[in-house]
Amino acid sequence: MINRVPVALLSCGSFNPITNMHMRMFELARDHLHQTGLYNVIKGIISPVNDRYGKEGLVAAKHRVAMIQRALETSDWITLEPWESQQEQWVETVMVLRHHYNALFHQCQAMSGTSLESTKTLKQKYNVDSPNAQSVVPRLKLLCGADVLKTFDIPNLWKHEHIEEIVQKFGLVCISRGDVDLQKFIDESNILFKHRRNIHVVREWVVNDISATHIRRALRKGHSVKYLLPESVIDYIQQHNMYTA
Ligand SMILES: Nc1ncnc2c1ncn2[C@@H]1O[C@H](COP(=O)(O)OP(=O)(O)OP(=O)(O)O)[C@@H](O)[C@H]1O
Ligand SMILES: O=C(O)c1ccc[n+]([C@@H]2O[C@H](COP(=O)([O-])O)[C@@H](O)[C@H]2O)c1
Repeated sequence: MINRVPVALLSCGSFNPITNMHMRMFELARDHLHQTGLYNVIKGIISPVNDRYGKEGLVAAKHRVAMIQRALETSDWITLEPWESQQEQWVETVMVLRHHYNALFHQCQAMSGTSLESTKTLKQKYNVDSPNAQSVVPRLKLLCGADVLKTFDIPNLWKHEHIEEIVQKFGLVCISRGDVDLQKFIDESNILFKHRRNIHVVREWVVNDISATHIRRALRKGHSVKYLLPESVIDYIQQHNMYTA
């Protein structure tokens, strides 16, 4: 029997506000990875961006965090990690991945009660008989939509070595969005093509154009956003009179 590799998925973004699509992304990714027969997705992590990211119209992290908390009340495997939003400055995505990978590593260590070196014991405890010690600690993969992958191309936005670290060390799960031809984009990028085996392209199989931009626009116009966001998030937005003007 092949032991599946445990995987945690990390999604970074504004979540301004969190939409049903943000949660659906995790479901699509988990389905896809399970169907490969190689992975077992054990955890989803949502990391809202720091206020200092400075994107126009970004509401304060305390509100975005509160909305995510409410949205995740119905999930038993996706969690909120506010660490990124609590830092003094905006944090590059690679730093967020490193931080959460270290946290996962130490959680595993604490659960098994072993030192970092004792991977043998870890393997026994987790019932993983792969010779690869890495398979004991969950892999952490970045989960994003096609629009984020496309930004890898924007000059001076992402550092080349960060893109390399993301696709080489961590791995990427990318959900189709709009008319972006993900496969073509990967084929035409030297770095993405080189690490293509570490990039999972997941196709959203219904036409799904939910975006936080559309939600904010609808709210500004006083249109209903029911069923596009969890009820609890809509209540929060109304209580705090957000996204109006
Ligand atoms: N409809 C969608 N299809 C695929 N990925 C999505 C979709 N909506 C959001 N995402 C992904 O969710 C993550 C967080 O995105 P973000 O918070 O920026 O949402 P957004 O809807 O793109 O926001 P905005 O419209 O404000 O730019 C990103 O990786 C983004 O690509
Ligand atoms: O790490 C980087 O260099 C980097 C460069 C540009 C964007 N990001 C991240 O990508 C995400 C983009 O979110 P958004 O809402 O602008 O689509 C957000 O989490 C940013 O921190 C990260």
